[in-house]
Amino acid sequence: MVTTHNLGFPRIGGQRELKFALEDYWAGRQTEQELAITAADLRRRHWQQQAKLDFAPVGEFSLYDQVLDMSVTLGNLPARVADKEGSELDAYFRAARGRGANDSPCCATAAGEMTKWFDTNYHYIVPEFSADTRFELNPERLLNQLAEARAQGVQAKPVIIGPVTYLWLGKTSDGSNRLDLLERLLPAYAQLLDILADAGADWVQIDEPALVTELDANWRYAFNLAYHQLKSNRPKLLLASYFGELRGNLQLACELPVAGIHLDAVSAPDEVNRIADWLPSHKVLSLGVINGRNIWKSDLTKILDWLEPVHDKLGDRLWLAPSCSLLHVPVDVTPETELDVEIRNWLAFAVQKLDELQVLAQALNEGRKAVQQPLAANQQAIESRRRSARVINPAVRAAVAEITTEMGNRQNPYPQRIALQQQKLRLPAFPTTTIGSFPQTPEIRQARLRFRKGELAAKDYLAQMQSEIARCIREQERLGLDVLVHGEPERNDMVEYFGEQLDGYAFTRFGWVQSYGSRCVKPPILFGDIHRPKAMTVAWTRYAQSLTDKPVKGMLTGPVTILNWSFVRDDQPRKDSCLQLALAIREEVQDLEKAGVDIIQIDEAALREGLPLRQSDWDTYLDWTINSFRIAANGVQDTTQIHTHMCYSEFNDIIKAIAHMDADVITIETSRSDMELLDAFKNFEYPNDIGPGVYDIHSPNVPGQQQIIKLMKLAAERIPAARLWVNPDCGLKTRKWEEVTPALEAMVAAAQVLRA
Ligand SMILES: Nc1nc2c(c(=O)[nH]1)N[C@@H](CNc1ccc(C(=O)N[C@@H](CCC(=O)N[C@@H](CCC(=O)N[C@@H](CCC(=O)O)C(=O)O)C(=O)O)C(=O)O)cc1)CN2
Ligand code: MET
Ligand SMILES: [Zn+2]
Repeated sequence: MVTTHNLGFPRIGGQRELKFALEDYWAGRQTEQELAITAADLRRRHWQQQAKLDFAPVGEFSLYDQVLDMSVTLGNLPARVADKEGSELDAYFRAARGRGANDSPCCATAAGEMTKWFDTNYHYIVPEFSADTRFELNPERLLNQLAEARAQGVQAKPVIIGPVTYLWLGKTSDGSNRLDLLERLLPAYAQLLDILADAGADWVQIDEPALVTELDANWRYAFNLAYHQLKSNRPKLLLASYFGELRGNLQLACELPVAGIHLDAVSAPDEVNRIADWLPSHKVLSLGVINGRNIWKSDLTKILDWLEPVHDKLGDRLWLAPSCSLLHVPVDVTPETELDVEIRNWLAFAVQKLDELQVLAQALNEGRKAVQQPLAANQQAIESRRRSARVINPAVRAAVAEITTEMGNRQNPYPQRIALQQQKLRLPAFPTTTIGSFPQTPEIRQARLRFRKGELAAKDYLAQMQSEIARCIREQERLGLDVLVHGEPERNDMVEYFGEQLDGYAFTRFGWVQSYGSRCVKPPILFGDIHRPKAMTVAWTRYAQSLTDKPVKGMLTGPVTILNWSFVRDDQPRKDSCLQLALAIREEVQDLEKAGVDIIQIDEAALREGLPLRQSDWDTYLDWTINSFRIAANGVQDTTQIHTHMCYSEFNDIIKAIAHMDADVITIETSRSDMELLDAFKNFEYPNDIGPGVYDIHSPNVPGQQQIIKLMKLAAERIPAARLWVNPDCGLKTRKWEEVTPALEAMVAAAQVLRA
């Protein structure tokens, strides 16, 4: 018999129950106990939804982040967090979110750094290490969830992050080598495994996705050391890799002394047979056959065609699962009653993916006949999508075929352009600006919800958004900012907003996916060729410009970011979809220019996270993504100033590719790392204008004027002052006006001091 299991289930809740409970708790509207009840209810429901599996994951449920949970389990919260008063839960959220000096004068705490989980749009809290780090096991959370699951009759398989990946994910602050901590870390893991076995766990899933990255000899050695030391038959270890191919680590993974390994067969189809042949005969092989990163129904017949021979070879040693945790897909497609029925029939969210798994297992166990009906229905859906006339748009294909290199080039190089732009714009030295969004207040979101439900008329919605834009413009004028923005009140999200207006996209009502903590996104679904039926942003920008004499930046999301934050097609390469998006954005850029908008920002916040996990694949990716950006951005006159924005600090290694985008101005995140990012410029001088972020918008803390001046002076050591802009790290949509106003006051005042 084939064994079915799941690596992880989305925890935010189909109606985002966890999000609302968390936000109520943080605001003091809910007690710790009420929050705990919501969490337990969600776990119970999720286990019920996984009841048909042979093993359900346990312990991957998290109130904020699974990596932070692992830090707690290992007793590795930063001292600045752990040393303060309050409950354990308070310390946990302090580590996650920080604490402002305003709301708790005694206990101001910097939040842990957040960074992207591999190549996904999920953010984790980076473990902090130093040479003195000590680990101390704290298994309570995991044991409680295990007991809870077992009491509900769940076949529980605890999930933990493996020791090597745990170190790999973290950062040392003192220049020490985090791998040196491995020997100190392993006893905590050994103890944890013992305790889990005693608590009744036969199997433990130990996640080591670092195995799909390029590992040098030290990291490879660490894998050997770790698993030889943890070697145990009680509990049995299922070592899980996902998000990519094992390549050079394949043999290493196969030879580690564990009871089984999980391979992401969706990203590594070519490795399935090699592993099936290589793997010692006492080990199980779990194949991730259902895509955990997208929302398409799987072609079950096609999977069975290659899976049956593998099953013949492995017999009972074969396990089946989704490719990775289902954290990255929405919960359930059934409530999506507003979706076009044809398209809805092409989709599978978490619950449907587990149904697919069940069908596959039954087909292997009892023969395809036993599942004739669901297989036929699946086949019909796959065919309907393949043949649908809505997917292909010949005009779009023709336009893409006609793209030329010139379309990606500006008329003249940056030095000439910037002089012309300066004549027109007459900006002061150290010009100040913001990244686009202003606070998305509950009133704005409420209005949008009522508009969507038909409770608010279109003209009233328009009026309310315009009054919000007017407020943003007034406030920016009062603050004395130099380049204004309209504030993006009309956007639910910087990607979804464009998806909703482009042909070739579908969008959901409840398709929420956790981005970090309580924050979610609803990635639009790219199913067909992309076409822009009409201008998407021009009227809003025009309205904003009509209210002020200062320049207002047009605000767009770039093709790479729209692509990376959408659920994408699996019937054509991402590169092709990206070019289609680039053409749509190019038309929008040109429409803005025609409407008299002199400055246009094209955000590429997701360019870096989409980088392949292995450096050897980077060049190919950077080629097509940068090319797409250039097609989108560069069809303008020299006098039009193109900005781009990126919000991550690790771009030292791709700085040349970023320079090749040839934006006149780039604004980037830097403040959390104290301008560490500018190290990129030691060996390579960034050639155009740059605005290194001086206000960490992810924290409620308000920066002081002196701190901003200090950061700008650091920047000026690396970049000629004439090319520097002063701006926050990112958009202000998650902040409150009470935080934003004083922060921007400090920023503008700092710029005035710098000019003097
Ligand atoms: N796609 C994407 N990925 C990204 C980012 C991004 O901006 N977009 N930024 C980084 C991550 N940062 C993020 C920052 C903020 C939020 C965020 O605030 N999300 C909102 C949802 C935003 C949204 O789409 N809101 C909709 C829906 C509003 C809503 O929930 N309405 C309620 C009722 C209204 C209410 O009372 O709030 C309902 O429908 O039930 C809108 O404004 O229209 C949230 O979780 O709260 C998400 C990610 C990286 N990845
Ligand atoms: N223009 C966008 C904003 O300010 C850029 C955000 S990047 C995640 O919200
Ligand atoms: Zn940003």
